Amino acid sequence: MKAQKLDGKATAATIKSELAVRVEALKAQGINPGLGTVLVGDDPGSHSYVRGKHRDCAEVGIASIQRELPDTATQEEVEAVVRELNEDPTCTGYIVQLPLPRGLDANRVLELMDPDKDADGLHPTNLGRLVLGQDAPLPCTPRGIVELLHRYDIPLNGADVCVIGRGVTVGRPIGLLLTRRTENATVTLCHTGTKDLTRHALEADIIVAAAGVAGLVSADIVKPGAVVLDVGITRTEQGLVGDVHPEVLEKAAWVAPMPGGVGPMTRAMLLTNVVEAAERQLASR
Ligand SMILES: Nc1nc2c(c(=O)[nH]1)N[C@@H](CN(C=O)c1ccc(C(=O)N[C@@H](CCC(=O)O)C(=O)O)cc1)CN2
Repeated sequence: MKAQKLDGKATAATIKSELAVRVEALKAQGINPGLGTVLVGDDPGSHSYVRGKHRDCAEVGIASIQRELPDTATQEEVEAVVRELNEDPTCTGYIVQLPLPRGLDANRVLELMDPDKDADGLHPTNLGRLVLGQDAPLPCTPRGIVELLHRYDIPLNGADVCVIGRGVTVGRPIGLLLTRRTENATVTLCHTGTKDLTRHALEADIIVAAAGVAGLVSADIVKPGAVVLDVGITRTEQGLVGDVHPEVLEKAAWVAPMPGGVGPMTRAMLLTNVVEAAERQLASR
């Protein structure tokens, strides 16, 4: 079997053209959506992701607000930028690029954000709203995964999903999205303390690999015909490597590859969160 591709790049392009129409409509009614980014330090991956986010904004007509601080920035300096963006009327929503350099407290920074401007859905209030089933901006990668599965008509109702990785941007929130009544999947969250990853993965209809361990998901832990989404990225001297071993393409029915699968969807969902925040602004006028 040669797996079919869950093409996040193509799907994100479609979503961006849909968003461009909504941005035009907002502008016609006097609302100019703007995305802010707070980037601290010089991690090359983070710089590249933030550049990508602003390229996307330009494509759909969203204004860009960029704040950069050196890796010597103090907690107070980062928090001052967050306070400034909370007050900036041109900033509809913003993100703090993670991870922050060592020594900075990301949770304190996230907590200081105005939850209504949280374009990443990572503010504790918004994660709490997600737990309670209330309306809130959703974390971008989990939202991107669910959107990609829906757009390819991958059945979720009753599906067994094995999530590998318990990080706050993917592993933990994806379970909350997939177990909503609208998705209705059963989710097992595996992590470094899991005794028998093979057993859980082999039982799964869908595997979300978000551990950040290159090649962790080998073909022998994938059920024939499963759907596998590669979310992990490891930077090596040979280039970027995902969590899913290429041999999985021979076993799975569908694969969201890295690159070109979940990553572009993450970016498209960030834009979606900003557009939705602007639409809420319009509705509350
Ligand atoms: N504040 C946040 N920080 C981080 C998030 C996040 O959602 N919010 N997620 C990741 C990084 N990330 C976005 O910020 C991100 C990662 C990867 C991609 C992507 O498009 N990847 C490409 C491959 C990489 C490349 O070409 O350089 C792909 O999969 O095709 C987009 C966004 C951690 N931090």
